[in-house]
Amino acid sequence: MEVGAPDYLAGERQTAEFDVESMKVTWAGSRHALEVSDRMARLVASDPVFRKDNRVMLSRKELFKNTLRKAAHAWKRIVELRLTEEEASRVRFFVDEPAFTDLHWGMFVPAIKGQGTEEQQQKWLPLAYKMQIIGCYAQTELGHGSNVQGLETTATFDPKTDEFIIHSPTLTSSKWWPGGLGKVSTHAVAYARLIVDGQEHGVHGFIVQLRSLDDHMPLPGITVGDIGMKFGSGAYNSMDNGVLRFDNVRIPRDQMLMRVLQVTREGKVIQSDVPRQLIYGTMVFVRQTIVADASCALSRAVCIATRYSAVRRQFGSQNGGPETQVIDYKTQQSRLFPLLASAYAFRFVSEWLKSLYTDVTEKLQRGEFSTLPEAHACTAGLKSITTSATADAIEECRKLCGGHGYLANSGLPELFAVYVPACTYEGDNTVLLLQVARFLVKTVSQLGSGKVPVGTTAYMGRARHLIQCKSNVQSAEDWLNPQVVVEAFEARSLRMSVACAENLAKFPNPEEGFAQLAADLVEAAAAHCQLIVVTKFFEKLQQDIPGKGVKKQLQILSSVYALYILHKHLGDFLSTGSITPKQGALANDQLRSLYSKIRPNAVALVDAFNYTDHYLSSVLGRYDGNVYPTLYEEAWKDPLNDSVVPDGYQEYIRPLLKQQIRNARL
Ligand SMILES: CCCCCCCC/C=C\CCCC(=O)SCCNC(=O)CCNC(=O)[C@H](O)C(C)(C)COP(=O)(O)OP(=O)(O)OC[C@H]1O[C@@H](n2cnc3c(N)ncnc32)[C@H](O)[C@@H]1OP(=O)(O)O
Ligand SMILES: Cc1cc2nc3c(=O)[nH]c(=O)nc-3n(C[C@H](O)[C@H](O)[C@H](O)COP(=O)(O)OP(=O)(O)OC[C@H]3O[C@@H](n4cnc5c(N)ncnc54)[C@H](O)[C@@H]3O)c2cc1C
Repeated sequence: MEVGAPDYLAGERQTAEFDVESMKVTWAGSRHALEVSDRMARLVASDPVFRKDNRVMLSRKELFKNTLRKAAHAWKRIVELRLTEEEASRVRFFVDEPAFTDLHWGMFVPAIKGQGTEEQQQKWLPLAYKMQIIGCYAQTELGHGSNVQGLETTATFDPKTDEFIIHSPTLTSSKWWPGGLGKVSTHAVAYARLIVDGQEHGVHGFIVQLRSLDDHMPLPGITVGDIGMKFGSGAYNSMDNGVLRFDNVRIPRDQMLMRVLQVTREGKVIQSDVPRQLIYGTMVFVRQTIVADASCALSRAVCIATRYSAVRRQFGSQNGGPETQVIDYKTQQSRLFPLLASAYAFRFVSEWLKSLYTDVTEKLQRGEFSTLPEAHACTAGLKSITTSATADAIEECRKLCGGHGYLANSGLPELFAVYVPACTYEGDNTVLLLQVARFLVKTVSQLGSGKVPVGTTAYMGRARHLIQCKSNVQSAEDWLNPQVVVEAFEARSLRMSVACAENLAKFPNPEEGFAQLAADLVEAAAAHCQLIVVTKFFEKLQQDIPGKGVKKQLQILSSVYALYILHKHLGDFLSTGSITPKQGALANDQLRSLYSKIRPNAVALVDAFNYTDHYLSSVLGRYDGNVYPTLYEEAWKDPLNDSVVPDGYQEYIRPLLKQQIRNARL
């Protein structure tokens, strides 16, 4: 905010009962992370190349060229200022425009790191790090995305030339969707069925050069282009999601990523001790980052809706006084505050997931693979529930802002359009929950076999207690006790998984049973994942959290998150007998009283996200709350207002009006 400028939200900020600067540190993860983030946000906001207020007005070609310009400028600044990788990734984040760089850094580089041998990493990573090559992740095809084993592209070893021949045998085998592929990438990690000596060895990754490094023309045998406009204006259309066909393209043998499986010069196929599933490792990595992204997108929408709800007034004027701020309506609070609590919940669960991922990666390096299934289930499940909740929440925030939320300059329509594919990419959310369900059913089936469940399924080890325990909540106050809440969530989750396992046992063919019970299995998986989020929020509160009143606010938010989920899924809790209807009603009473506690802190709680006005790009979410004059000013900037009488008046409006006059005379 400019020095001396009026702050229309100052009153809201004065009622805060906690130290906002300390909350900013907790949200960012550390003082260092906050400092880096703050510095990079300001660097981007102050650079005119990164302006984005005109994005929705640009044609696809203009938008795309502008994205290329921003990406090139960002890279120039990163090099000039010698930014660290941490700083560079914050710059890309605050530039806030989907671009080929997301896939280059987010998937191409990790795929080589995770699936390449030491030599392959040494050869390719330095080129990628300097952006002397630009890469994408080409897995999905026109005919298959979820079913990775169903991919049709082939990679056939030719022992005569020591090469693989990469080929697209059918229309449906065309690569379809990879970001950065359409117009930019020089290379791809392309996934194809490995065929050696007529034998199939499953799907593997291959580094394939697509375009000339001299003139960017596709290499012989490569057909490549963009797949066309996507949902919304601006939004994800800055990305060149692409189509790619291979016509017997030859690549050297050492361009197959060979950490999991090697093909020798003689055409021998050697399986290393690394599990096959590591071929899916890049997806595990990205799913984990997508959970952190969910907390960013959600907090951004909530920040806009909260500030605007404090500015906006409707009804309730007494004796000519001001009308009621819409944030004071209990209905507004019951729709908005759970989303605020969810933003914090997703932030902390993503922190935990990152540490789990780091831990599993270290173990994999040491040849320990036992924690891989849990890492897969956690990343898949949390990716699924956090992105679904965030997509719904952005739309809810738009509605919370009434009519003005539908204006592009509220920032919410474009945020929704950019965000919503997160429910599909990196694994369709339902398909991913079915993966979690498989893991849970397996865990339940092993209970009593002596194998003790660990990690996020450790609670299943107390199945005997959880299957019959009764919640001893007697008052609304009791719902503030984390142990009581966690036990209710554990009982609900375990009972849902056990019920699925029992029903599955009734089918002679387990796969048929799994298919028939899929809808119930997805609900059991979601219940397990919600338990993880609730537990990790409470565990966060066990840590030392400095700053006046910060922990208290987080305690309130953790209870709001848990009781909101309980209220939303009350049917599950009641039908499993985990709580009684009376206890459900008490939870709701507690939730209402928690909303009143959040109210004086709401604006400060969104200030703690530390978002610049540039990043938010929302007239409604401005830090200073100066909404109406800005909306009015912005309207006049619309190209339609360039002239008072619109283009087309002479051709289409005037003749119409004249005709109406003639008709009236008749
Ligand atoms: C820091 C920067 C970040 C940048 C972020 C950039 C974001 C950019 C935006 C968008 C990018 C989007 C990119 C993409 O979308 S890439 C394409 C993603 N595609 C998918 O996600 C496909 C989803 N499908 C699958 O994952 C799988 O096919 C499957 C659904 C898991 C099924 O696979 P399959 O049929 O082989 O497997 P089974 O079900 O039979 O399972 C076999 C056993 O393997 C285990 N398994 C499965 N997946 C994994 C995994 N990933 N890791 C570990 N283990 C796995 C499974 O549990 C089975 O185990 P079991 O013990 O039961 O045998
Ligand atoms: C914006 C965007 C960016 C992308 N970027 C990339 C990229 O960079 N690289 C890349 O390789 N791919 C990319 N993708 C592709 C993406 O990963 C796939 O679209 C995604 O994995 C879903 O697969 P699908 O499209 O085949 O969906 P489908 O599997 O066809 O899903 C269609 C419907 O069928 C249901 N369904 C499917 N299988 C089952 C089942 N077994 N049981 C029950 N229901 C089922 C799903 O729930 C869904 O409702 C991108 C996609 C988008 C939208």
